[in-house]
Amino acid sequence: MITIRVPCSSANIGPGFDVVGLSLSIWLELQINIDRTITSSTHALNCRVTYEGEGAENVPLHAEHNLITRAALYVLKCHSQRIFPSETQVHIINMIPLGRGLGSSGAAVVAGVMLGNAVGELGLSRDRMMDYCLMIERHPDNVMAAMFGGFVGSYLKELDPVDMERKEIPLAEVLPEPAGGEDTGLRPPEPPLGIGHYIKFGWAKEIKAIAIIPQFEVSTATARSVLPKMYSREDLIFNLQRLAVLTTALTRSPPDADLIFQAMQDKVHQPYRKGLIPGLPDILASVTPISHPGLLGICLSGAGPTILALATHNFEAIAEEILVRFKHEGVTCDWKVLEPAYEGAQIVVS
Ligand SMILES: Nc1ncnc2c1ncn2[C@@H]1O[C@H](COP(=O)(O)OP(=O)(O)OP(=O)(O)O)[C@@H](O)[C@H]1O
Ligand SMILES: N[C@@H](CCO)C(=O)O
Repeated sequence: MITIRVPCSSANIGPGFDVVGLSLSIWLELQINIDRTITSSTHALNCRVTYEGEGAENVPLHAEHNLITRAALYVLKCHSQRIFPSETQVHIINMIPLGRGLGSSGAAVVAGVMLGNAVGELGLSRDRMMDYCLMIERHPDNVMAAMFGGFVGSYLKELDPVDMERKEIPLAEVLPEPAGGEDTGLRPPEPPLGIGHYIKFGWAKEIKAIAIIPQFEVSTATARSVLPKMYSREDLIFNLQRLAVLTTALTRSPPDADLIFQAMQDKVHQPYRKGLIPGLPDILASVTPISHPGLLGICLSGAGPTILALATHNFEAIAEEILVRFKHEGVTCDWKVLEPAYEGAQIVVS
């Protein structure tokens, strides 16, 4: 059996829009068996998918439609393998809530690319697998944190015009749906080499992440559609100044709450997303290190609606305050205290 485990992630951490991500301790797991005794599978593309956990009611189980198997098939097709080996059995155990700002799609893409690499016996390095991930999820923050683990900063390389053309291919050509589609025999566009680069920052071990997870979804596509195309110089400088301080402030023990709280302010995405998340400005402004000792900083997790509060202690009181404020808006939530998932995505063959 092959087991692949990929952590959830929180992107942005305030000012680092599309730049930083923190992998956290909620996991997507794939349990994979290849049953070679079944030489002609009755399942689409030779792949039988079963599923439990978050999203079980809605996530498609057909290999042509499921994001994980579509990502795997993209990798396989780029290596002239048009279907899974018969019969590939993939059991998905997903504990990451979907569409909540905890990187469920990033984890699914990383897991899918690792699945393709494993069943196709392709021997791709993690860096090369990341190129495939970035062809599918075009912002690096979640997939980099999910793959490499911990608190990660990343950028996309400026590619030469030929490679740029290869990267700017419509997503539908990279991941056609249904993935089996009409088989033209053509290979999908292969990723250029080294699309993204990353660095792992340190993390002060006493800092935990409280995730307050509303029981409604905001799709990343919707949350990106409300953002402006242009920003003022003042707003960009505001974020750059804070991000430069934040990446080191979060490594220092003991953490400086005043410094971190200010360094987690943002003018690039959170103000524009308030219409999608009831109570957001009130929550971000009124839960502070002064009102709640132990709190270091607070932000929207990824594209939302989850709120991420970084803290050293007093977790329950901090979460309770945010739960009450959401409740005033008619929103109910779950909450969890999470640890960084330093090791990132893992694969075990047993
Ligand atoms: N385990 C999974 N299996 C199949 N598809 C999944 C899985 N997890 C996520 N997805 C797909 O990804 C979509 C959610 O992606 P979306 O980018 O909108 O939110 P997110 O990744 O949870 O949040 P964010 O990107 O803000 O951190 C789901 O609706 C589903 O289509
Ligand atoms: N940086 C991305 C993360 C969500 O996937 C965003 O905020 O839109």
